[in-house]
Amino acid sequence: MGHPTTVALVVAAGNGTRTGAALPKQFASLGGRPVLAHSYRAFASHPQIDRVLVVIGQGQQALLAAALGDVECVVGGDTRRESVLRGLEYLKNDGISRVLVHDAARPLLPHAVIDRLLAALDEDVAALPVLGVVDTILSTRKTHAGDVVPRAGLARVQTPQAFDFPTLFAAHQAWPAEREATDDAQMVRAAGSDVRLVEGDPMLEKITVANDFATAELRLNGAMQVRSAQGFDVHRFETGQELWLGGILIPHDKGLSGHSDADVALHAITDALLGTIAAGDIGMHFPPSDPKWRGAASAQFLRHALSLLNDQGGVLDFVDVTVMCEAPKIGPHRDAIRASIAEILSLPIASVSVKATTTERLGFTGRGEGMAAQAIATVRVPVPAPLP
Ligand SMILES: Nc1ccn([C@@H]2O[C@H](COP(=O)(O)OP(=O)(O)OP(=O)(O)O)[C@@H](O)[C@H]2O)c(=O)n1
Ligand SMILES: C[C@](O)(CO)[C@H](O)COP(=O)(O)O
Repeated sequence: MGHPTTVALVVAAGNGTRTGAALPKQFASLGGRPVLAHSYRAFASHPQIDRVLVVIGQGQQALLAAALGDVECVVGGDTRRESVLRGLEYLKNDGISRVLVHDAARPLLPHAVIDRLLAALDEDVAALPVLGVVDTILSTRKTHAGDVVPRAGLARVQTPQAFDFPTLFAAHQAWPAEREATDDAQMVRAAGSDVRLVEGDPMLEKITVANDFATAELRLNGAMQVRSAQGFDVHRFETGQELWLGGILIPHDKGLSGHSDADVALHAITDALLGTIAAGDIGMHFPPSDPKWRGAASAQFLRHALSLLNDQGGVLDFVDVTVMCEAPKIGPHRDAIRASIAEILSLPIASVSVKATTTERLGFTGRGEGMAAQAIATVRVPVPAPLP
């Protein structure tokens, strides 16, 4: 028998009314990526999760595509419970053994929580992560305090909640349509099954109101490491060649020669980006010996390096490049080059710096034989633990 098929069901069909923003919170930015991209990636990068299904709201397809590209999705309902049910119905004939239901609005999901839930499913048909209650808990009488509620024996419930698939599906089907349930575990308990508790994580707090974004940013930054890496490149001038620099064509009496379009600035930035994740250099990813890259536009090298960084959960914050040549003058083209690099890297233009210098007629650049560029990229990457 093969291993049990485990699916993550990420519910992202809400409107985020309590944030007060027009854009539903799951598509708003957290640390440079949509909230949903964080939640999705936590599952997609976990070795025991076979499939991730996202439940979105009616008309949210374009927002989903912008956040995650082409991923498996289904349209949800008016309440969280209905959205989960739509997801389960979509999956019901696929032979799924285990399902983890997760709020997209809990973006910072450590793999260790998924590990604990899956281990608990070996013992019980349902498991959920909880945090203890540390504050005094009161009942209230409108404007005044009521009795203190004993907090021993209380817990705060988080997601993901993990279930044997048939057990959860049966519980949803048995639940009266006119009654609401704020989570799935209570439905499974109502249907007669035990739900095992596992330790939750403060990183997993839900984004509910506008202020929660600032707290989540702080948590995320605490789990991210700032790194800088540099890149350097040189190309020879040759008459009859076009001069590509920073992704734009510069009028000049000669251009740079190389296997690709020889864009020395983009090559230096590509190497800087690869350096931030210790992923080798541009020659390793795009060997000059491969005819496929002859005359290639270097923007694709840079985009590839950025996608490798993003695949690791990294975020690019800033790029600084210095071009060295006697001619042409770079100043008149500086803003166009900055705009071009910003567009390739999906950065604001303020996050791209382009500088130029002569080398006082010294060396190969001083003699006009070639051009050099050096770049520094500053990124944030997840600390190896606890976030994936
Ligand atoms: N009809 C709904 C309502 C909620 N959710 C999802 O359930 C999770 C938890 O719900 P909540 O925090 O209440 O999100 P919203 O319903 O979007 O928020 P609000 O109540 O403020 O509108 C979120 O990831 C949300 O997108 C859903 O998939 N379908
Ligand atoms: C599912 C949940 O996140 C567990 O704490 C919570 O019940 C969702 O409640 P909401 O009212 O939909 O935010």
